[in-house]
Amino acid sequence: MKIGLYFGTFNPIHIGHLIIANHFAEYSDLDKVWMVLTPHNPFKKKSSLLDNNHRYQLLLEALEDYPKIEPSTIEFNLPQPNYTTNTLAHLKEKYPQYEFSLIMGEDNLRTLHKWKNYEVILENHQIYVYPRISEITSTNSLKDHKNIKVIDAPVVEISSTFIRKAIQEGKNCRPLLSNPVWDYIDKMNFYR
Ligand SMILES: Nc1ncnc2c1ncn2[C@@H]1O[C@H](COP(=O)(O)OP(=O)(O)OP(=O)(O)O)[C@@H](O)[C@H]1O
Ligand SMILES: O=C(O)c1ccc[n+]([C@@H]2O[C@H](COP(=O)([O-])O)[C@@H](O)[C@H]2O)c1
Repeated sequence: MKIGLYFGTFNPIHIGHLIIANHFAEYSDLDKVWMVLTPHNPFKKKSSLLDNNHRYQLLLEALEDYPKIEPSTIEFNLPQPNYTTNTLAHLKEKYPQYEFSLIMGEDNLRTLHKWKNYEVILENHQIYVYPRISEITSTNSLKDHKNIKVIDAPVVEISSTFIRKAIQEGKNCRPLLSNPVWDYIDKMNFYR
């Protein structure tokens, strides 16, 4: 079985994430997409981060009607900050029968050379890269690596940062989140 790992902080999960995960679940050779919730990205500060369990609850709410996409808590019990190379080693040991690939936006590919053991990741896993809009136009040498597969996917440029700010300012951002996600955030008074 071929699993696509879509890693993220998901603070909160929004329709941009869902559109990508669903695109790969439906239009690629992946059998399943696992959305791996990262407690602590090594490149990000932990402030303004909602508790892991609440972010996970939002993933569960969002993915209820997507049988090919599963939320994963695999990083919850691994050392923090979460280096992807450690998570991949752990997954390989736990699920030797599965083939794991990564799904990432072009923006993340641009900083991949700064990730811990990025050469090992690239040698052992296919990376499916989808387009993002960016002001940075520099060419990306890793794009030519044999394990990088550039895939055309819909571009929806919204971010969790934008959503958190909108909620804090009392703006209506319902269209950017799936209904149960918005209802849970609203009920719990998150990000206000
Ligand atoms: N609108 C989007 N379309 C496609 N991919 C996205 C979008 N927003 C984020 N991603 C990607 O999804 C993964 C997880 O995203 P992440 O949780 O960092 O969301 P974010 O919206 O970028 O969050 P933040 O604004 O808090 O940094 C990352 O690989 C990120 O590049
Ligand atoms: O392993 C690394 O060195 C590394 C460096 C930066 C980011 N990552 C991972 O990239 C994923 C995307 O994170 P984010 O916060 O942009 O959603 C998340 O799982 C991080 O742990 C991993």
